[in-house]
Amino acid sequence: MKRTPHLLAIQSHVVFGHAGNSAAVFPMQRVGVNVWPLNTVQFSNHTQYGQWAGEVLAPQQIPALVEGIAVIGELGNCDAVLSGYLGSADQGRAILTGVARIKAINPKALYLCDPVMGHPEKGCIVPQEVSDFLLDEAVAMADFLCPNQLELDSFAGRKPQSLFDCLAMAKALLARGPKAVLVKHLDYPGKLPDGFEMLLVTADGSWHLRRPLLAFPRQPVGVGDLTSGLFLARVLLGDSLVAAFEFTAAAVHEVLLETQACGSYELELVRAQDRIAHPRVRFEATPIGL
Ligand SMILES: Nc1ncnc2c1ncn2[C@@H]1O[C@H](COP(=O)(O)OP(=O)(O)O)[C@@H](O)[C@H]1O
Ligand SMILES: Cc1ncc(COP(=O)(O)O)c(C=O)c1O
Ligand SMILES: [Mg+2]
Repeated sequence: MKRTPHLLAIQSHVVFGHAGNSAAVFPMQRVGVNVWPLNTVQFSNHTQYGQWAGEVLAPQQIPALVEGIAVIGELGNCDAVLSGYLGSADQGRAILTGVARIKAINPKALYLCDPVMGHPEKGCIVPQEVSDFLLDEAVAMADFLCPNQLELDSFAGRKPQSLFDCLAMAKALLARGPKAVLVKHLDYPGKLPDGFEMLLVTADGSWHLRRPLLAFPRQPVGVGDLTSGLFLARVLLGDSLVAAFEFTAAAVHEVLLETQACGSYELELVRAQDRIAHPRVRFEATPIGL
């Protein structure tokens, strides 16, 4: 029997609704991965409500919890680490130390960094020191980096002029450490208005994927966290990077269709669970070159 992969997921927890681990843990479990959730913050709800209760957890919790898992002899069973929404730069540094420790025991372990940065216009609130940490330190250790367009712009220090420019910006990131860059959401001059586009860039090639853009009265949050979580889960389950990319796009689209049909602001993950595991839609990633 094939072993079930284990994934340490370090990102936010919200009591109500879905963002961070609260968006990614259940879908990753539903597709067949054992998830070890480690929370960076515990908030009542995601920050795009404009107000929330709760707090950033102490950065010392990260090494303490990793040590606890090492003491019971399980750390070497960790196949991958995912990091997302961080409450402080010190948490980020603690994660990198944890990744190094896990890789020392299990050199095959992967690290996926979703570089969640602030987006004040949208109401995504992240401390500036976290963005600086992601730009300068995290990228060098990540095997996979999953920025959205705004985050890709921050890495490149500029906005793109075209789709091929986005590709060039993502490719440039490969030189800074990651083996693959998944741009979860593209925005560039000339983009067709009815599509939602993503890119996957690796040393072996690059792929572009388009799925329909759905209309929402208020854009749901947690879509990026769901995307990076499902992508890593499917890679751990044995998919090629391209197959994981295509699966992720389909499963996320299914969640958004369910969410739209319910007229819900929060992602309808529980209702969509069978569609996550077995998406009915399929989107093909097409090779793209410079
Ligand atoms: N198919 C779709 N139709 C409409 N909106 C979408 C679709 N897929 C994702 N979105 C929205 O696109 C936005 C992506 O957010 P962004 O901050 O760019 O990236 P991320 O959530 O990946 O970090 C979110 O507001 C999400 O709700
Ligand atoms: C607590 C929290 N976690 C995670 C996120 C990231 O969400 P997304 O997947 O939409 O990038 C947000 C965005 O506002 C948030 O408030
Ligand atoms: Mg995001």
